[in-house]
Amino acid sequence: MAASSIFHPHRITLKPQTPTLPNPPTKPHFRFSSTTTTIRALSQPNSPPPPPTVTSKPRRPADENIRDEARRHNTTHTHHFSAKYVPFGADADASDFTESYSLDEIVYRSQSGGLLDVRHDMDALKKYDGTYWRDLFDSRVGKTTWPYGSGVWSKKEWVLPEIDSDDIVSAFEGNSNLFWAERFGKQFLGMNDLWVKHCGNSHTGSFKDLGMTVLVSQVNRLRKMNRPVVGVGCASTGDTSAALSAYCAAAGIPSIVFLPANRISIAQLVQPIANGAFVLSIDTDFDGCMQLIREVTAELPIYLANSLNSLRLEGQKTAAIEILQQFDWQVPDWVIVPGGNLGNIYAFYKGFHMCKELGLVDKIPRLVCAQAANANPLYLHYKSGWAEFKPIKANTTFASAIQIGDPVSIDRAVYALKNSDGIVEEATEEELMDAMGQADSTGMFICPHTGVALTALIKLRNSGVIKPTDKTVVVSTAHGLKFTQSKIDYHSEEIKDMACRYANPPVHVKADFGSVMDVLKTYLLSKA
Ligand SMILES: Cc1ncc(COP(=O)(O)O)c(C=O)c1O
Ligand SMILES: N[C@@H](CCOP(=O)(O)O)C(=O)O
Repeated sequence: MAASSIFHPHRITLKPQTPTLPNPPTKPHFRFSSTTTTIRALSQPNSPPPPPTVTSKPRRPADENIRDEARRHNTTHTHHFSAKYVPFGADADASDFTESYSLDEIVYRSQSGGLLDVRHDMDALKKYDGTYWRDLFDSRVGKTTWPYGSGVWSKKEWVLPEIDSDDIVSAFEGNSNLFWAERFGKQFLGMNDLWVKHCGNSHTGSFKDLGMTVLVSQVNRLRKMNRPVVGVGCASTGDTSAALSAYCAAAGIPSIVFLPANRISIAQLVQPIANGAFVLSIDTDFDGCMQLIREVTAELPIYLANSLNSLRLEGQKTAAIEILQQFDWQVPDWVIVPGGNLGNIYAFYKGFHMCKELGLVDKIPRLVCAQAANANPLYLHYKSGWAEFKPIKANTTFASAIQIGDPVSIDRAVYALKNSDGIVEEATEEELMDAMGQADSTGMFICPHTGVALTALIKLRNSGVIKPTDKTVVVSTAHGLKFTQSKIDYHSEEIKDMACRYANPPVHVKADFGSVMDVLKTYLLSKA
């Protein structure tokens, strides 16, 4: 198929309405280096860690860039943190796993065909107490020191501890804003402590950047080690492919993306095209693309970039750590995450759980996974009391990035929900679009997936499960600008069987002073 023909004709109509009114340590001994923020051992054992010293950094030589600067300082690294792949669900207390793999191996599945998990050497990390880690992470926020200026790599010791900073491919992703949804909370839910974590305010416009920086960095390392990786590939509903192609392009690594034809937004489609990926538009849905990429990556030297690959989740889990950090290490009562392939809900669990295990906080939030009713295999599984899981054929949904019927991380999601006293909710098309309309009317510009998460919040609030004063975080997973067609359809009031209660179409007015004044006066009277 010619590249141009895969741009299916998108209907962009926003008809003006007739002029009516618009509606309403005995821990280790260490010290932070003010210039490098690396950890140095001090000679005195058993002394508590001092706080980081905050001094201004000397300007680096003019012919040195930030990566060179990091390389120069790298010699001071003395820590011994490590991580490896183990079968997902392997006993965390077992010090010697019978099956484990180096992260430098190319492996996505355990011997039994199950999922893998990245297991950190927790004993090594536990040699430093919670205060140490909190101070270390806090000392790195918002800086340009390579690679710690990234919200992911500011937690490098917990992510990929052994990678050389030189191999990291980063766009300084993460550090996304935690928005106090004051008006939405007050007006629609009577809540005063409602927050939206805008993970879509990111390099490629979705939370996928958090995982992709980790995966592509590891690929960069593998290629330098002459491992057989010619390119990196994924199946995608649009966001994974955008992130993969951007990070690969930044590193000069070929990327290959399998997209379900005519099922992703035009803004998402153009991202890998612009970033030079090899784009296959395939006549199937996401689950069909996922099946194909799994078969292809088993045959060809293409590294798999979907979240089946547990490396991705190491980056994504930093969003959870970041939320705690943004709350000055206070733990929210609830965190609500939209779910599709279901890697992210586990990533959040893992981030929160690590913070608890390493003493940064003393509990974890309750997690809610929100699905579109048109693509709800996890919801059905939950409602059946976690009886046997049955994949489904996912139907079309405005939340197109989560139109997934056979999620690869189902076991991870179930684990996360069971261990966080979690809940699964669902949203109909009308509910998710209305929630998006409501949120946008209070100054946000969210994607339909965030509308799914907000619907879950509305339902749990209305049923009294979530209390008005509960500190609640809704995870916004992509930028609304990637999904403008859904908003155009909604505000045009042209969606079949949908009332579009919060539609706000433009008013068409004749180009004369009197007509404009008439319309404005009526409008102002309605607001007075
Ligand atoms: C915008 C958006 N939100 C939510 C999700 C769901 O994340 P996960 O697949 O990790 O459940 C995805 C991808 O699946 C996505 O692209
Ligand atoms: N929404 C995803 C679907 C694939 O999820 P992944 O996390 O397994 O890559 C996308 O944007 O492609």
